[in-house]
Amino acid sequence: MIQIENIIKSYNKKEVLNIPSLQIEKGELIGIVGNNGAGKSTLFRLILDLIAPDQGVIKTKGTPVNESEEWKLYTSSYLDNTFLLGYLTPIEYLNFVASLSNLDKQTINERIDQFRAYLGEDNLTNDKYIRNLSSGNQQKVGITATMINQPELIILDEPFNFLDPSAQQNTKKLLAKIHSNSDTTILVSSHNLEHLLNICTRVILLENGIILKDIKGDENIYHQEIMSYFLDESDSNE
Ligand SMILES: Nc1ncnc2c1ncn2[C@@H]1O[C@H](COP(=O)(O)OP(=O)(O)OP(=O)(O)O)[C@@H](O)[C@H]1O
Repeated sequence: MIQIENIIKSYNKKEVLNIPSLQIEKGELIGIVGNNGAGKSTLFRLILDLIAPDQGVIKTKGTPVNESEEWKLYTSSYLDNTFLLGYLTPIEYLNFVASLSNLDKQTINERIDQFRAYLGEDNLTNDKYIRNLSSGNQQKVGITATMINQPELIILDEPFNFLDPSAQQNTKKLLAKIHSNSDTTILVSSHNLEHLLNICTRVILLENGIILKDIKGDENIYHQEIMSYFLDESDSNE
């Protein structure tokens, strides 16, 4: 689904990402972890052609993302609340996003209904604009918007941020459900290791722009390899 070849990205002459090679297969649910400044968001921004690499190429389905608009038809992402339109209500925004896929009105309503419980009825009343919602509720709208068109590729940066504990659990269940019911490829970055290690089929550990670990396995293996890395890191800082 995604091929990354010889990517280097620098800011102010400092290299913040250096990935010689990374292949992401269709249907993988990948957790990207790493300390602050590791390069997680930079990687997502490069995949989404929001920024350009200094060198290298990122392809989705074999086509460089900077040479075609095709990937936009099957990719959805939510990196932060700048992806939202604050002057719309959540319903208006979700209708707008769904309309980009030319879905008919009935299908759009059915799709939105599937997320009613997740969003919470309070967020679906007509008088609430997205700009007036709490950060957590904005986050839920953004996450829902990535799923409403049932894309082939979903990219989420820190989806558990701002969410209360119930919403975090619900988000985790939503991701696991989409993964088990479809071939959707999902990339999720998070500092919440427990949530990620619980649901991912593969975990990539980035540090200082470099992939230190790339593990396919189960929760036990992730716990040994990933948790122990961060525990060792924090010990070395004491
Ligand atoms: N627009 C920019 N200008 C200059 N430096 C940048 C810019 N964007 C990112 N960086 C730098 O690139 C590095 C990687 O940042 P990035 O946001 O990708 O990390 P991250 O892993 O997402 O971090 P966090 O967990 O804190 O969100 C950091 O050193 C950051 O300061």
